[in-house]
Amino acid sequence: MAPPPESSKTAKLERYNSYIRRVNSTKLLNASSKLLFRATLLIALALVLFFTLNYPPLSSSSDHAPHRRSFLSSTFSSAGGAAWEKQVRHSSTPRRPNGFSVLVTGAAGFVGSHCSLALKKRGDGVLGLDNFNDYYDPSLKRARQALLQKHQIFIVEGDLNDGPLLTKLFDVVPFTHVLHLAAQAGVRYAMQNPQSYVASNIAGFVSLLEVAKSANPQPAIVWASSSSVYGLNTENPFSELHRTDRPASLYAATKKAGEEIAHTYNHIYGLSLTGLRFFTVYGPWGRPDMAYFFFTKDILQGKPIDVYRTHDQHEVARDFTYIDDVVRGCLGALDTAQKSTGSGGRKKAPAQLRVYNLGNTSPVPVGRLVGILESLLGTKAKRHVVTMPRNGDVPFTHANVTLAGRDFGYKPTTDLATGLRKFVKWYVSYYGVEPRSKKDTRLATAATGTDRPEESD
Ligand SMILES: O=C(O)[C@H]1O[C@H](OP(=O)(O)OP(=O)(O)OC[C@H]2O[C@@H](n3ccc(=O)[nH]c3=O)[C@H](O)[C@@H]2O)[C@H](O)[C@@H](O)[C@@H]1O
Repeated sequence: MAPPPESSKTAKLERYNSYIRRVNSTKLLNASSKLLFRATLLIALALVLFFTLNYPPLSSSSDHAPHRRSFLSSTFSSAGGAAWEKQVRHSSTPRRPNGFSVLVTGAAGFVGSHCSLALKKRGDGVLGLDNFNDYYDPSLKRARQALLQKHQIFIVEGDLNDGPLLTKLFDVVPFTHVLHLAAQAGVRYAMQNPQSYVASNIAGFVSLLEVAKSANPQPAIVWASSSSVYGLNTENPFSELHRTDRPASLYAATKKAGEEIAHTYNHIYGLSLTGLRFFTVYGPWGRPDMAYFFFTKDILQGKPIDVYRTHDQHEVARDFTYIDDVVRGCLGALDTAQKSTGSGGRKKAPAQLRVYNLGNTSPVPVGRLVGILESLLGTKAKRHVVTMPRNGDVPFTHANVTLAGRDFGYKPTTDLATGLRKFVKWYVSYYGVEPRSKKDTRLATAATGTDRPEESD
């Protein structure tokens, strides 16, 4: 057989070589895409590790099942990052000359949300901090948050005991003031969950003060103490000069501890500190764990309510204080707070240390409160009068507010009937309560009232 011509041999060789080249390039392509995939995986892992170490999921102090967020949301959207910092800065920038830049802790809470709105309205910058725990229905806190959001107030979701988060906030914003309202509230719940009071009201407060004392500039701090610190005091009305070393509940003891801790940080570090003793604050957007709030709910649902009497069969009374009066008191305290004197953890001169009562100056028996609610709701309450259980309650509170009046013009202006009318108006509108019958005209009027439901007026 004749050998194949030279040209056909060359062509075969050429085809073979091109085949080998194709195979090699495919292998190369596979190898490089594998390499690329591994590199991407490695970078992603490194990023996750980086964010986790820098911004750990925001811890929660309370062990009564606080609201917890997913790993992803806490790592990537809540703290850190350019967009987050922009929101933080924007929210805390004042819009009036010499305006304040205020960090409001507990901003999704009752008093916190009202104060945040009032500060923003007059042109101060406000940044909120709240852990959205579930001590009471968190959906109410979310609704308050949405309201604040509408007014350009951003709430950072985090806990007081998260030191790195607090440090980060003070790194981003040179706060002039802190309005510290985050706390574990409620007198009677302290017997069920004592640790949550220690975690929020003591450890959380110290955590905040530690960061504030190291900040440069140091902010002036106004914070919520409580009328409950008067405990077993029998002198009347309660004055800031009276004894407060006999608390009747663990709640009161943690608030009293807060006042002593404030003294220490003022003494060592030159922090300007003002404690406000609130007297049973009530009103629209209030706390569902408080008596006036759950009495309203139970009366409307036809359920019985416990009305306490003292052990010697006297009526229990409170100096119920309307929210707008308390907000004015908080702003007055902020306006008259002097600057802290230290910087970077060092005291340079003595600093201001104050404590004030913020009450209404006219105690009302709980039975009378129920009577006002009955008339506003057009429904009789099923009263169950019982002797006050031994739960940390005190029989009576009554504020002397001379000091707050003298120093920042505090003067309560809302009596209980007027304040409760505004509360009921908000309540029926917020919860969409229908009047039970055509006879419930008062309730119907309240529900269709013209006042905006979202803000107290
Ligand atoms: O002034 C304060 O410092 C405190 O005021 C309130 O505490 P309290 O005055 O006990 O308010 P409520 O729990 O709303 O109780 C109001 C009144 O209703 C009474 N009450 C409560 C519950 C109940 O079932 N029946 C009843 O008659 C209480 O004894 C009290 O006299 C707040 O809940 C505390 O967080 C706050 O610190």
